[in-house]
Amino acid sequence: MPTPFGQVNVQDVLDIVLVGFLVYQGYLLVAGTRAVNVVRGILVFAGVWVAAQLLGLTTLSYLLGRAGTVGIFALLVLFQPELRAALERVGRPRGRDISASGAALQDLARAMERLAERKTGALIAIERRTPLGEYAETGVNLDAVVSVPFLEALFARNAPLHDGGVILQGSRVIAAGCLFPLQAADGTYRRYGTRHRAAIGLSELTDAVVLVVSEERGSMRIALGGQLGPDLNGTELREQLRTLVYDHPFSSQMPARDGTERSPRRTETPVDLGSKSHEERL
Ligand SMILES: Nc1ncnc2c1ncn2[C@@H]1O[C@H](COP(=O)(O)OP(=O)(O)OP(=O)(O)O)[C@@H](O)[C@H]1O
Repeated sequence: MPTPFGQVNVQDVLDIVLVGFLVYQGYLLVAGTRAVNVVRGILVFAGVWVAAQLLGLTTLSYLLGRAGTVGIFALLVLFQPELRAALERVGRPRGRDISASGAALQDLARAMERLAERKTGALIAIERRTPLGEYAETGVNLDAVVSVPFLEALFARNAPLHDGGVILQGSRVIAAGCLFPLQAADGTYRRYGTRHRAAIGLSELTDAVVLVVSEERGSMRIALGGQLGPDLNGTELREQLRTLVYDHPFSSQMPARDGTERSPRRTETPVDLGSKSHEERL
């Protein structure tokens, strides 16, 4: 077919569609992880480099070109965990179910309430797009259906696996006693203990929804996208779980009162909750 760019044939169209698809898949792989900011940085860097070349700024484009080569190796080292997770996701068997059933979410919320009532500390990460395999490996592998008694038993004070975090995949508990990455104790979250900082840390590096029950206060909170949400009551917890795990499994933002998503903000301003629009789903 003749166009202003010359002849365009079926291969050209297929080529463009495939490149578009790969770029989109690449975006999905990094979305919700800290790598997304790095990708933005790389795009700015590449933009300046192209501009320097077009404007004939020889020294600047030479320096940026050299820095880019070194930078690629630095990125491979720095983002080794993310690259591993991305490749794991590409190679993951298609049929795997990461969506939690309404019953599992209901049990999870009830278990959280019971743990909070008894002031039993708990840390639970729900896997979404980013595989949590590397964190599961730091604990004990399990394969059990999510249930109230099982989660209560895992976190009971003298239970062998009560220390560390539990990882959920869909409606199953896949690991317990796991070590999550700690958020640096600076700025906003300085005053929090390690359980809460482990929740924030994991949510910063992955798109997991991380639930925390405080042993000290008996409160329930959710960490998502590197932010710690406010104390939640049972209804609010169910609403958040429903929105984040059931309705919008890829969202990286805390839901707002009307069920829409907030723009990401690194604060711990309480998130308004209370939408009942999906109540019947659980
Ligand atoms: N990196 C980590 N990964 C997973 N779990 C962790 C990690 N660090 C600490 N924990 C869990 O947190 C517990 C210690 O919680 P700590 O009292 O320091 O935190 P906190 O945020 O003040 O929580 P709480 O309000 O429940 O006291 C440990 O016993 C362990 O179970």
